[in-house]
Amino acid sequence: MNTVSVEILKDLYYMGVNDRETNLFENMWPLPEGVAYNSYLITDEKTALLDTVKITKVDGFIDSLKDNLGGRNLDYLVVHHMEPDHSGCIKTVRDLYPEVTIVGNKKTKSMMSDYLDIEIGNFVEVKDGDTLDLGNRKLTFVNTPMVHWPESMVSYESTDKILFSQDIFGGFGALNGTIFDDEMNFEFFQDEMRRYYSNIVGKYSKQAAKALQKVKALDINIICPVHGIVWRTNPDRIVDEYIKYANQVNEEGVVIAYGSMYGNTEKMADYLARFLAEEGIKNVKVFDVSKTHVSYILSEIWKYKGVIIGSCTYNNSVYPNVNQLLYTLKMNKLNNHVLGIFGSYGWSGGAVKELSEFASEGGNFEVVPTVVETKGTMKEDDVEGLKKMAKEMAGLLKAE
Ligand SMILES: Cc1cc2nc3c(=O)[nH]c(=O)nc-3n(C[C@H](O)[C@H](O)[C@H](O)COP(=O)(O)O)c2cc1C
Repeated sequence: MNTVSVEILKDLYYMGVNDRETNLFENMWPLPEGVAYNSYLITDEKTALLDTVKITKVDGFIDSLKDNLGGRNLDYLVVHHMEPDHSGCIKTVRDLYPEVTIVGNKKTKSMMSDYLDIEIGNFVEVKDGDTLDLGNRKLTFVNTPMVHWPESMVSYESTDKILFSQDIFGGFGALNGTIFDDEMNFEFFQDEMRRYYSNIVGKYSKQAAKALQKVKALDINIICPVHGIVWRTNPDRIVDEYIKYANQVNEEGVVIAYGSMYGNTEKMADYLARFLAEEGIKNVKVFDVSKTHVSYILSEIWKYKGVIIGSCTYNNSVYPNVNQLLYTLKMNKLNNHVLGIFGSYGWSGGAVKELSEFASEGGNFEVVPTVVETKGTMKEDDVEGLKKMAKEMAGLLKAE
């Protein structure tokens, strides 16, 4: 069995699959805890399947779909999002139920031709605010463009007040028996949820904030996302958490991320961490960029207000793995943070110069005035400089 099927309410089924084989989501993001792809089925006067799953899980998924339909035909297939982890089985479903009417918006339709290369057949094109009547239940569609694809939309079922939210409110992590929010520890999922948001949706936070405003205005009893758990007891909790992420609302604490080959820069990071602790900063996390995947570092940066980046000089430049972090921060539009920089060099330097360029190119963050750049190993002056940096960082964090 690779499809877990659970009746959420009468005639509404959760049909999710756990993926523990894929090492890298989007072939980039490590999945040590796996990931779930969720699909939902409504068996009303009309039957409607809401999204599908990744093609690698098609067999169990189709078995479960047939079981839950109990011999009935499938009337509608609603496509909220065309990313292949949710649209992967559209072709198979269409082959099995050739009369099915696919429901999507204008962009969904053209993407379906582009990605699936199929004759689309019966298709209902919906606009923002349009409703699909299934009998007892009615779905109203709300466009959520660029959260995180152009065609992304959600639907709201008004009878039972259910939001089918596609990727919004999703998270990494397979569902280990727990499907609903009241069956699990929030903290257990929180880190993987924030890592999912910051890396997958982070760049589109402005659009996400807009979409969340629309969602917040709805009266919601249950949220059914396409990854992660179903929120039936405290949906506000995940809405508020996502609003925090979208606005980069963070807490007091500092992430120090450094790149070091022979330990000089690493030593500076450790001294800084100690000085920050002496300044009363209780949450200090230090990461070696060569060891920890950038997705985890970004996720921690999303959580804490302070970020300090250190790099040794490598071929006149910043260390390549630090460069990857800078690229990631630029792409995801680091916002509402306090930034510090430091580094080391052996002869003509280069790393701190590039870090300074990153800081001055700007973003909506404050920069700690003191910058420490050591030649080789740290000297007395450098230690004093790091102390000053820590004091300034703590002052800026506590001034909030
Ligand atoms: C492969 C390599 C390339 C380097 N390239 C430069 C360089 O282009 N410019 C420079 O000033 N120092 C360069 N250095 C010197 C290092 O930046 C310097 O030794 C620094 O203190 C190393 O920090 P770490 O101990 O944290 O790795 C290089 C060192 C190595 C090993």
